[in-house]
Parts: sequence; structure tokens; C-alpha cells
Amino acid sequence: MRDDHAWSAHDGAFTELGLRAMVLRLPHLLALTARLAHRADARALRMVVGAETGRGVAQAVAMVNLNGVLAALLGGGATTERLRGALPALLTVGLVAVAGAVLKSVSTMGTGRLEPKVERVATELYLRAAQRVEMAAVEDAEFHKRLESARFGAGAARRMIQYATSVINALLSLTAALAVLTALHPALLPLIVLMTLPSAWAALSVARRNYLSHLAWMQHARAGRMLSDLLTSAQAAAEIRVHGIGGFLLRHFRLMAEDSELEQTRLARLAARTGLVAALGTGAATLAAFGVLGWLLWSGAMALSVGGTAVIALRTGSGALESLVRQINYLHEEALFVGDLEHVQAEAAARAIPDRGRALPERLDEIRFEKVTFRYPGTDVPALRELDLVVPAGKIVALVGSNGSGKTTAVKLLSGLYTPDEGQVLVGGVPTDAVDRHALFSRVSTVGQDYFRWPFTARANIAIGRADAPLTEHRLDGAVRYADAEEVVREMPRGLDTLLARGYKGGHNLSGGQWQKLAIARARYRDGEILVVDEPTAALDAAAEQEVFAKIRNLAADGQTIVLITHRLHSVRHADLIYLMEHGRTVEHGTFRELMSPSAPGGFRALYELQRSQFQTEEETGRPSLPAQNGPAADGR
Ligand SMILES: Nc1ncnc2c1ncn2[C@@H]1O[C@H](COP(=O)(O)OP(=O)(O)OP(=O)(O)O)[C@@H](O)[C@H]1O
Repeated sequence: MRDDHAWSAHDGAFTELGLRAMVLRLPHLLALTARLAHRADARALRMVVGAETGRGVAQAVAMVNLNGVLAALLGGGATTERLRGALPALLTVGLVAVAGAVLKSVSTMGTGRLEPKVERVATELYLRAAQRVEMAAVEDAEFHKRLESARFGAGAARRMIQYATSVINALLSLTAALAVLTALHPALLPLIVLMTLPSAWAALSVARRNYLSHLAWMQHARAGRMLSDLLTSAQAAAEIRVHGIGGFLLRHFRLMAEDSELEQTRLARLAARTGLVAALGTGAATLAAFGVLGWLLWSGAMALSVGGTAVIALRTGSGALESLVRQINYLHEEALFVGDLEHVQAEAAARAIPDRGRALPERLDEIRFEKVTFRYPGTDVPALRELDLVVPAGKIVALVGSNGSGKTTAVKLLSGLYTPDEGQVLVGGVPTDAVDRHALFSRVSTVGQDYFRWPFTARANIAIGRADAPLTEHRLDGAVRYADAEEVVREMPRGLDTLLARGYKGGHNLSGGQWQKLAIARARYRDGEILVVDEPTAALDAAAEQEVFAKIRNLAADGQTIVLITHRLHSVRHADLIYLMEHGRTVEHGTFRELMSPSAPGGFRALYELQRSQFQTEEETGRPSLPAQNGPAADGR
């Protein structure tokens, strides 16, 4: 399950985890964080930057005054005089410490305010980009993986605030310490670097290793999460119990967890080894640094009071430098994920459904497929092959044919979800690859085979048909009546306000047929000019099925254009036009009467007879069967 991460947008990114590259990228990273933070809450950002700058200045002032304190204490004269001499500087150090503490709490408050907002802004950027892409991108596995990876970006953006704040703070501390050290003795400057090098090296090595491991094991971690989700999933619960799948899933979960434990152990072992080597290095470097300091004092090149301040500045400076390297490192790691977010956003923008296009005429006269060939992304076999088809406005057009013959695909192209690879789909004379697709969507209502069961209230499940318009009770009641769902609503514990989300407090579940009625009500509530119904009655009982077809006929009489996909051939008797599809093209078309006439090619007639004979045989034998209740299926399903 280890990923080869060949797809990763981070290819080679770990090689950028060198100190030089990271320092060079620092301004970009800080600007990136600042942009996100500014967008989220400009005031809180100003608060944090102001407080951190103040803290840096306070540290510099404290260090300079500490030098004054030491100089006064270690200078000549009586003890009381020396103390009196040190007092002003001492007071300043105290005041600056209080100011530093206040500024720190201001910064903490600002950061706390910024972090969740930044995460929200980054998440929204990601979600907005994701929901606008073409279906082709949704079904593109590569794009999906990138989306998955970019999901980390929002959390990373949040963490970047903390790291960026720490970087600014460490930079200011370091600058203060370096300024003081330069003033004391220039020879002290390289000592800071010497003392910091080992731990900086350790931090970089560990981060580089962790990052590589994260990339290599990302797929594995996802698969592990998927297994644990399955074990607690309400949808899989029945099958897990009846088929005894729990043990199987648990076994595989443990195997996968054990694999990643091994990897964690390997990383911990290496981190411990690196830490030990770094500690030895730091020890040796500190000894050398203090050796140099001792020599400066012994040779008289430096006064004792200056030596005291130098020790403090050296410790502060090396601490700040170490923290700086570590924080830049973290910032850099997080920025890689935020970078993913940026990449995905750019890619999503390039693959978004265009905002503009040619306007549709007020009234559509027909929808016409002209030699349409279409392949799903990543497949070689066309789902539609030179398909010709006409749907006249205000008529019922039925698409029938065996499984996989391309019926659902044809209506997806008709609705504007996909555009043809060859040929064209003309809606009111405008080709769908040039039309304003959002305008086309607004003219279509669908009740698909895989209509979505929204985990909201029943009311929201219907009104979501026109999600961007205010809810109208009158329209809602009409839709419920139309879908024959009044009884369903009556029987729900809180009527239309019943929550239909299983697994949530007060959540209620419906049967397949009841859900289907809600889906029909939703399509009615939407009231698109073109109604696409794909197997609308699959889960309905015989009486409800008859009702639905009668209503569909009424809609066509009202001028709505209906495209009906069904395997129940007796239901298409009243269609104005029937298309029989095979292997992505139409093989017969006409009215029911025409297709059943002896002069017709006979494909439809043979299918119809097959269904009828199946129906009769079952009635004769008296054997109860599912198709007999719901009507036989064309393909014998
Ligand atoms: N999202 C998809 N990605 C790749 N191939 C797909 C996708 N959806 C459908 N196909 C393929 O396209 C072909 C046509 O499928 P389609 O769903 O249009 O058939 P259908 O006539 O509606 O079938 P059914 O009666 O079973 O619903 C099939 O070969 C199917 O495997």
C-alpha cells in the first residue's frame, strides 16, 4: 500500500528542505501566510505583527540594559554605590520584561483569533474550487488524489500562522542578540553559528526524513482510515454483520497499522540517533565557544562585565537561531501543503465549468444529438458512438435499451454535465460546448438512478431542488402532493422537519421507495423546463409506479419536455417517441405503435415480448417474484 508518490505535486520538494533553499524561500512563505491572514482578519494580523515587533525591540532594550547592570555591578566603588548605579538599568530591564509579557499575551490572543479564520478561508478556497470543476475532473483519479492531498492545506495554513509568528519572533531576538554581540566584540558572532549548527542540522535531517515518509505512506494512511471508517459505517453495518466481514476488516486494519508502526519505529530510531549526534556536536561547540570567550577575558581583550552580557547574548542568540531554523523548517513543511492547495486551486480554475457562454433561447424547440461520440475520462471505449437523437420540446421521449447501452450517459450530455468529444448536442440550436452551462443547468430537473439522499430534513431534501431561491411553502406542498409523498411525510415523526440523517440524534431513515418519492418531489419543486427521469420507479410499488407515469404524462401535457429512461417497457407506451439504444447508439426509434408494427426492425418488439412472456409465465405459475410486482425489466434484472 505504500505509495510511489509519482503523482505527488511535491516531487523533489524534500530536496528543497536544505537550509539555503529554505532561507531563500522565507520571504515568499511569510508573504503567503500574511496574504491568507490578511484575507481572514486584517486587524488580528496587525495585532500579532505589532506585538511581535514590540517583543523584539523589548528584548534588544533588555539586553543593552543588562550590559549596563553588569557594568555597574562589576565596576569599581562601594557596593551601595554600585547598586545605585545599576538601579536605572535594572528598572528598565524590569519594565521591559513586563511590556514583553503583555505583548506576548496580545500576540497569543491575535494568533488565537487568526488561526481558525485562516483555516476557514483556506478551506473555503479549496471547497469553492472543488465544487465548480467539470464532471470530467471529478472523475479524474489524478485530480482527486491532488484534491485529497490539498485537503491538508487548510490545516497547514492554520499552523503556518503559529510558525510564522515564531519565525518573526526568533528573527527579532536574533537581530537583537547579534546587534549586542557585534557591539561587545565581533569575534563573538561566529560562535553563535557554531553553537547552533548541530541542532539545526538535526532538525533539518529529521524533518526531511519525516516528510519523505509522509509522502510515501500517504496512500497507506488513507487506506487505513477507509478500513476503520467502513467498520463504523452505517451503510456497511448490515452486510458486515450478516456476512461476518468485521473480522476480515479488523485483520487488515491491524496489518496496515502494524506496517505503519514499523515505519514510525524506524523514524523514531533514526531521530534518536540524529539527536544524540547533534547533542554531542552542540556540547563540543559550546565548549569551544566558551573557550574562546574565556581566552578573550583572560587576554584582557574583553572586560568581565562585557563577558557576562556576552554569555547572556550568546545563549539568547543561539537559542533564537536554533528556534529560527526549526520554525522555518516547520513553516516550509506546512507551506508545501499550502502550496498543494494553491496548485489545486489553479488546476480547478483551469478545469472549472466556464462562467459564461452563449445564451439559450427563451423557449427551446428541441434538443438534438448530432453524431455524438463520447468517452469517459480515462477510458478508451466510447460510451456513445455517433449518436443521433432528437428530443422535441414538450414531448415525452423514452430511452430504452440494455445495461450499459449509454442511456444515462446521453442524458448527462443533454444536461450539460459533459460535452461531446465529437459531434454536437444542440439545445435550442446552441451547442452545449458553447452554451452558458449554468443557464442550461437551470433549465433541467433530474431524478437520477442515484439521486442523492441529503442528510438534512425532509423539507430541505425537497427545497434543495432550488437551493439558491427562498423556500416557498406553497410550492413545497405542491411538490409533495405531486410526488404522492403526503403519506410519507405524515408518517415521519416530525413531518417535513424530520431529520433524515441516520446516525444523528433524532435522525430518521426512509425506505428506498420513500426516498424516491422525495427525489421526485425535489425535481418537481425545481420545476425545470426539461425533466430527466432515469429509472424513476425502480423502488416504487406497482400503484405508485402507475401514479408517477400518469403524472409524467400530465407534465408533458403542460409543456414540460420529458426524457424518460426506463427498463419497464410497458411504461413507455404513452411516450411520444421511443429510442432503443445499443452500444452507445440508437438502433430503432418511433412511437410504441410504430416500433411494435410488423414492418419495424423488431428489436424493441422482441424485448417487449420477452418481458410480457416473463410476466405471463409468472402469473400462470403463481410464483411471487419481484419483477411481477414492480413490472418486468428489459434486461431481466
Ligand atoms: N463514470 C463513468 N466512468 C467510466 N465509464 C462509465 C461511467 N459511467 C458509465 N460508464 C460506462 O459507459 C457505458 C454506458 O453507461 P450508461 O450508464 O450510460 O449505460 P445505461 O444504458 O444507462 O445503463 P443502465 O441501464 O445499466 O443504467 C457503460 O459501458 C459504462 O460502463
